[in-house]
Amino acid sequence: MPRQFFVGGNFKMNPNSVAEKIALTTLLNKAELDDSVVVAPPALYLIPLKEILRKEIQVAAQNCYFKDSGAFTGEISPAQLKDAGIPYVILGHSERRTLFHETSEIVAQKTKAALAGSLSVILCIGETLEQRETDQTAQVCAAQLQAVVDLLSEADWSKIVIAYEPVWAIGTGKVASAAQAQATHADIRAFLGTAVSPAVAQATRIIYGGSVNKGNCKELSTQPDVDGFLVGGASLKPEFVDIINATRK
Ligand SMILES: O=C(CO)COP(=O)(O)O
Repeated sequence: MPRQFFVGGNFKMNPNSVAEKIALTTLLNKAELDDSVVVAPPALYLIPLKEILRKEIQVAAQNCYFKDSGAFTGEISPAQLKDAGIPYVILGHSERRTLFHETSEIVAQKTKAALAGSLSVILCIGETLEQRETDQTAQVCAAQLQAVVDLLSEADWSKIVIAYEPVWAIGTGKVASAAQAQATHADIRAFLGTAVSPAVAQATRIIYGGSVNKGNCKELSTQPDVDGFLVGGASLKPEFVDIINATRK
C-alpha cells in the first residue's frame, strides 16, 4: 500500500499572539489540502486551536512526560493529552534533546508512554553537522531509533511517523539536498527492516524536517523514501499551504 504523504507544522514557541493564531487558522481552514496535516502549537493553544480548525487538520502536542500523573511540575501527561482530545505528540525534537537534555532513553520512555496512552507519535531523529561530516549520520539515526525499538512491540510502529531532521538544517536555511534526504531516509528504512520488520519498514512514514520551504519542497517530495515534511518556520506563513500540497502536479 502506498504511504500517505504527511505534513506537520511545528509552531515551536510561536505564534506570540491570539491574532496571529487566528490568521494562521483562517488560512488553513480555507486552503484546499491534499494530504494528512497535523499542526503543533504551544500547549496553551492546543485546545482553542483544535476547536477552530476544520476536522481534517489534526493537532499535536510538542512534548509530553512519560508518567500519567503525579508531582512533575510543568509537565503534561499522555493521559491528559488524550483526555483533551489531542491525538498526536512530537517527541525527541533536537531542541528538546539539546536544550532540555533529553537522552534517547528518555525519548524512548516518552514514546512508549504516549503509545500506551493511545496517542500517535511524531518521533524526531537526526545528526549534528559534526556527525554528518564524520560520516556518522546512519549510525546516529540508528542509535536514536534503537533506544525506541528496544521498548516497543512491532504493532506499536503503526502509530509512529519518523521525522528525520538533521540538526544542521533546522532553522538555518541550509536544507538537505534531495539526494542527502533520500539516502538517509533509505538508511532509516533499512534499519527498521532489520531492527523491527520488513513490513514496518515498508509502512512507516519517514518525513523530512529542516528549512523546508515553498521553493525546495517539490523536489524533496519526489524522493521515494520522503513521505512528507515536518515544517518549522515556514509553517507559520502562507507558504505552508504550498508545502502541504507539494505532491500536487
Ligand atoms: O525543527 C523543525 C521542525 O520540527 C524544522 O524547523 P525549520 O523548518 O524552521 O528549519
